[in-house]
Amino acid sequence: MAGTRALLMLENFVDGKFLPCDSYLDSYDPSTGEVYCRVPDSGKAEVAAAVAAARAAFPGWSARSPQERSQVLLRLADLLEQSLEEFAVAESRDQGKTITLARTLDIPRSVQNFRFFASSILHHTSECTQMDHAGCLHYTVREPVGIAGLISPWNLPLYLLTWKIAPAIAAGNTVIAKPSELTSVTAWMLCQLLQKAGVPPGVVNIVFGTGPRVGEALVSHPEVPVISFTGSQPTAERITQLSAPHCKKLSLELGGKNPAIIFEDANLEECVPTTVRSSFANQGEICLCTSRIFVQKSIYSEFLKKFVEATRMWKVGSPTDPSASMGALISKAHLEKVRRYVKIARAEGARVLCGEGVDRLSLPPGNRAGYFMLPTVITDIKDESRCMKEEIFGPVTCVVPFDSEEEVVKRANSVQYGLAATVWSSNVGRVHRVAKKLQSGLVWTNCWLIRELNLPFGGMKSSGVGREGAKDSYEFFTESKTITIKH
Ligand SMILES: NC(=O)c1ccc[n+]([C@@H]2O[C@H](COP(=O)([O-])OP(=O)(O)OC[C@H]3O[C@@H](n4cnc5c(N)ncnc54)[C@H](O)[C@@H]3O)[C@@H](O)[C@H]2O)c1
Ligand SMILES: N/C(=C\C=C\C=O)C(=O)O
Repeated sequence: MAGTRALLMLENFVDGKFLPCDSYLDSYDPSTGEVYCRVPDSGKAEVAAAVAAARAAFPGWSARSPQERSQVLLRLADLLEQSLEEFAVAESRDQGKTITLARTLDIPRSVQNFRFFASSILHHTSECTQMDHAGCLHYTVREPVGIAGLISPWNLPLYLLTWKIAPAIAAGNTVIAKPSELTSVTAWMLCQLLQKAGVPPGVVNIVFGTGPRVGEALVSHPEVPVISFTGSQPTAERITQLSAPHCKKLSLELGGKNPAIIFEDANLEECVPTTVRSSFANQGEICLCTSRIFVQKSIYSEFLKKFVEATRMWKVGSPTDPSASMGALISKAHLEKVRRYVKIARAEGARVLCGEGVDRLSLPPGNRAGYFMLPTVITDIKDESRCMKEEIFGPVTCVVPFDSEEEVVKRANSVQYGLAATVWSSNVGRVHRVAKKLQSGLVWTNCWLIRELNLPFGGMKSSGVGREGAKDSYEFFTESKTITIKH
């Protein structure tokens, strides 16, 4: 129940205007378990209105020069940066993450997304070849695709939404974005900045609501030729089915079951704290989080001891507590799902070394109905176990020993996913060799989550289709045309 405090009421943003909706969904504060906000439960009608607005805005926006569009993106970045604290507080409340993380990662990166694509759009070149024997010159031009549908998840709400909006509009498209119904607030706050930044009405439209209703209406709409999706593999399958009759262009950024491979010559001083962070940052709710840690046998006991000690130092607490490293998980249902995985591991004979069911969670009274869980380390677990195969997307990581380089590469590659891996060794030859053999779109060696936005981001196998980044996002959000001039 809502209690006595007024609820935050969100509205769709279409054609530069905030519009109420016929029905609304409750949105929970994960750190208290209370409803604090109501989100439009949009459907086909709202998508149709957004398509009409995006269609009308397209000719004007796509005709602007990249320099003009770049200026608008830069103003948006500045406005967002000026409101950084307000956005960080809102993101933390809506998602459950700590304010510290929202303040240092989510919102700064959202600002950077606009600045980065404002700059990169100015530097693309096209191809040209000559065919002297035929008296011909050939060259390519790139044009925006049209209306882009952008669907994003709840774990890094504004970070991942702006990672799509910025390249799409920089390239001259108009967009209809659908954030996760669980975390809609910062997207709605962003709408308030669009007009101030000079984004013309209809260029960015945001429709809120659930996947099956508004998400499917967007994906199925014949006038939306391009869909950029970040989320889970089952949803990607559904989106692929719905897009197929229209031959839509699809970008799919999906889940992971990311290995960390720790060799005996790793610098444990750096490896242990970074692997704790790569396992549990954002409550383990990052598609790039480590969830299978392979440690070479000779250092296995030493690593395990240090890793468990360092994990126990991670404080779970109110997202507003500056000393907390982890906040609340996104929802009650998700918390239950993550806990179930720990139960399954136990039933399969694995050992839980710390966290769920072993240590006591201590929370302030106001947070006791929130969706909290301790960071949990599991060992003595088989590679075939569900916790070693399936994406848990929570604060649970498994540690297992290995003998040889060849063996660990094979085991690391033995899952359906291929998103991100980390490799820890001071042998540079080994680092290159192993990185090359891993079936993974991203390999971080002796570090984690250092992002270079110019370069391709994305996964192999069930972790996705396509890549995002300066060149990749530009190519995705534009169509190429080859022109031949006979002279
Ligand atoms: N590879 C990446 O960059 C990346 C980044 C973040 C999250 N993820 C993945 O996302 C998943 C967690 O996010 P989630 O639970 O929000 O995923 P999800 O697939 O349930 O939802 C993602 C988005 O899709 C929408 N959606 C759901 N069903 C839909 C449908 N039938 N048609 C259209 N849209 C629909 C949701 O409303 C939401 O906006 C994890 O698997 C995680 O690994 C991947
Ligand atoms: N897309 C990116 C990160 C995705 C994280 C998933 O949870 C990025 O850093 O660009």
